[in-house]
Amino acid sequence: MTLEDVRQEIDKLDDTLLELLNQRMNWVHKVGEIKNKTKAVIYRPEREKQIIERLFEQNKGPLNKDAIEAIFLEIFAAARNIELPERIAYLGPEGSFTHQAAESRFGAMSEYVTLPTIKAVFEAVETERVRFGVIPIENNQEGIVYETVDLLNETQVNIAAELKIPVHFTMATEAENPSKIKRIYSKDIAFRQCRGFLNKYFEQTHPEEIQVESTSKAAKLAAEDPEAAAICSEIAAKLFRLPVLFKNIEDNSNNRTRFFIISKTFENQPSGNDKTTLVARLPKTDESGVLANFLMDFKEQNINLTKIESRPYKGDEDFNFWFFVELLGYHKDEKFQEILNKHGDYIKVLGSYVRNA
Ligand SMILES: O=C(O)C(=O)C[C@]1(C(=O)O)C=C[C@@H](O)C=C1
Repeated sequence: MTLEDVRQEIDKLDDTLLELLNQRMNWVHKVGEIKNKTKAVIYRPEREKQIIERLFEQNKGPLNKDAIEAIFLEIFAAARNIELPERIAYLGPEGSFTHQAAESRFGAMSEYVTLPTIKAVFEAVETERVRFGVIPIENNQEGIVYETVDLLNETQVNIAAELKIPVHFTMATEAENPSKIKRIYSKDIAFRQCRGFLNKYFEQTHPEEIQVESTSKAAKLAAEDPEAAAICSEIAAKLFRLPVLFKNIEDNSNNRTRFFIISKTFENQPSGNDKTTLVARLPKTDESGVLANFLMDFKEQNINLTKIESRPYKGDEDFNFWFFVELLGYHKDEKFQEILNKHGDYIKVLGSYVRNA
């Protein structure tokens, strides 16, 4: 078989794939009509997860799980846009890791609004300027993002989904090799997380390290200066057409950030593998054991707590705290209802969503 022959076979399959995808979209359009009539929610992460899991089970390769997931997430994003075009706000700037996270879930067809602060994303969601907002909640090396935690307590939004993406840094530059680099732009965290790489490659030349507010600003500045490099995301390098000299330069390749997709009113159906996030404003009292008793009730119900963070009440004179709590399970599970029966007055459930490993 010649290359031409093989390509002809591929072309035929692509025609079939396109035909099948359009057939799928016709069904999706019908789902959209039904949902519009009943005012049902378009985005159903638990249904998407179920479809992907089913496909994993019957997959015989050579496509691997990551590839199947990436392809189908793009199909779902396109499908949701056929049902109803969605506007999504994310913490910018363009080319940030949050942008990358948003695109991984909402695809290339959605309309994006880039906002400068986490607070602005919450406001856009609360006022329903956008249907969904994407914001970081924690990084497994740097810890929790307190601004997000506090805004979840202060505003009226729900968590629709969580997603975790690997944080890989690249060194992008017009320079041909490291010896030609006189300046490196990046964000404080990125410099910190790539220290091993910087020590190894720039031990002799010691380029100036210039801190800027975002890694995409770093990419923009480096694109204007042939003697400069940026430590940035791949998406930022692509955005400013800056060649990538080194990939995955972070010291710890397990670096991952977890994001929340928030929405004004949102309720998932149970998926069988869910996580619930809540805020607990326990009564302010001097009595001992208020927190211990609260936690014991979860233990008694066999509920696995995965996170508890204490946060101060802003403006309080005393040292009083509220708690940000995450647990395994769905909020309508019987055992969680037992907790609500007892502590419901001071618990605000922010959402139950598919647990994303
Ligand atoms: O099943 C639905 O509820 C749909 O809207 C269809 C569909 C899909 O493409 O399969 C699209 C969007 C939802 O997030 C889940 C699934």
